[in-house]
Amino acid sequence: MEFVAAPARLSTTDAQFEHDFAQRLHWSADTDAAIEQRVADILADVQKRGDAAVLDYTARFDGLQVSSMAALELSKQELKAAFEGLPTEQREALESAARRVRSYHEAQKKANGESWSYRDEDGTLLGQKVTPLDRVGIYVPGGKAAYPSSVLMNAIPAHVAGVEDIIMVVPTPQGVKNPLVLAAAYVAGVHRAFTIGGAQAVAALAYGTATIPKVDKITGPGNAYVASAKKRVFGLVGIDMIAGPSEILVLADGSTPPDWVAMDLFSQAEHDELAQSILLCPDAAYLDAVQREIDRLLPEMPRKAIIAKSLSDRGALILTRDMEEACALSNRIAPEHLEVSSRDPHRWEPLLKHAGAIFLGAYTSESLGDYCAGPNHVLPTSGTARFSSPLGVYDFQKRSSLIEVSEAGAQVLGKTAAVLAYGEGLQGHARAAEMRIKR
Ligand SMILES: NC(=O)c1ccc[n+]([C@@H]2O[C@H](COP(=O)([O-])OP(=O)(O)OC[C@H]3O[C@@H](n4cnc5c(N)ncnc54)[C@H](O)[C@@H]3O)[C@@H](O)[C@H]2O)c1
Ligand SMILES: N[C@H](CO)Cc1c[nH]c[nH+]1
Ligand SMILES: [Zn+2]
Repeated sequence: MEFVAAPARLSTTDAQFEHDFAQRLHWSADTDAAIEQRVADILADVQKRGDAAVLDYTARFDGLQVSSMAALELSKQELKAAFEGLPTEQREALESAARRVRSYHEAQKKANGESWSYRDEDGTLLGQKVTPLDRVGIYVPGGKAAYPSSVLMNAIPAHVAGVEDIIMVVPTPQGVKNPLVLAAAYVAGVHRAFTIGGAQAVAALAYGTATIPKVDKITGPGNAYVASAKKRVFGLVGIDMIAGPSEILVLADGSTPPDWVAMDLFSQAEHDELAQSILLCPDAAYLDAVQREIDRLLPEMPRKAIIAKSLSDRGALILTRDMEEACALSNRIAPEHLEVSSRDPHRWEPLLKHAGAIFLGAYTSESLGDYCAGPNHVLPTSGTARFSSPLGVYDFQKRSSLIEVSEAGAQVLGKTAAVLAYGEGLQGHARAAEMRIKR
């Protein structure tokens, strides 16, 4: 079967541009009513029936039929055996990626993940105490591809933060376990792991079942069902962000070989039919050249069906007036991944405000960030990079304010507080402050 990848060709000078651009961007899990209804039903059912519901949905959606939840737990020995059974090259790559991801997150913790305090001149102490979460659930996607890298990206920052109980869930369609995923769980020090996925796995972690421990927060990427379920359980548990179908935006000045850029667009399109790949460039001939490379390279891609659908339904090659306009458009899109494929990336970087991760220069393919550069690959999608950040150590920590008022401090603060408390009509507050003031 022949596949055609035909991303929309748009130009910012067309009268129709705003309309066509909005149509391309429009998609969000919560606007898809069918998915929403199904997810709501699954969550309610798991809340009511617990393990029995999880077993039913695992049979239905993942084709994995087992008689008890115990059969869905991966033992520590199984994880270790998977690691030991890997070919040397894979074992070393996994360990090398884990090392880089760990170093990056340790630096992140040092920079903004430690407790701090200071004292006023009167001895009053003020500060912030940072503590790790007790128990987290990490979602590792597994429907259309296996993601050992996502195991590292979730579990390592959780470890660096000091979380004591890391529960991993990962669907294994038809019961096929990916050895690299199991090995990554071993390398990253996951505490318990279950082969369940989708909305039912999110529900089990959020509500708890007889077998699956209830967690404090659920992190990790997933498809539209997972993203919708996480949004719905937020409040009962914490969530990191909405990390849905993958996205890449390439901002090109035309200096990068067009086949490199075509493959970068494929790299995210191959995740999911709902993934989005966009190229912005002020040079129409370059856009033509990239389209020619897309046509040339597509037939050799094993996942050409997914790539063709993703690029045709959601992809776009957009001609801009200049690079400045391309940067402004990129900020409106707020993509998960933004490649600045330019001879002079540092000229454009200051103009870029909204993106999950920014990749500078032609040699920084987004795929290096997916696996081993060091920064986290769990990133906000669907424009949520306007207000969300990459998954990080901070997602596995919380902060408590620390206040210790000295006797001298209480004399001054007591007066201020009492005046404001009387103003609010709250006598108890005012008098509690005044009682500590010496007469
Ligand atoms: N943003 C990020 O950081 C990031 C990282 C890695 C992957 N991703 C994205 O994660 C997603 C992974 O998706 P996936 O599908 O491969 O794996 P997944 O684990 O997210 O989803 C598989 C599960 O979806 C559920 N499901 C599938 N069809 C269903 C249906 N019709 N009804 C109810 N439930 C259904 C099943 O329970 C199945 O176990 C992709 O979109 C990929 O782009 C994002
Ligand atoms: N690009 C994905 C995040 O959107 C992460 C990933 C894992 N493996 C390959 N890619
Ligand atoms: Zn990827």
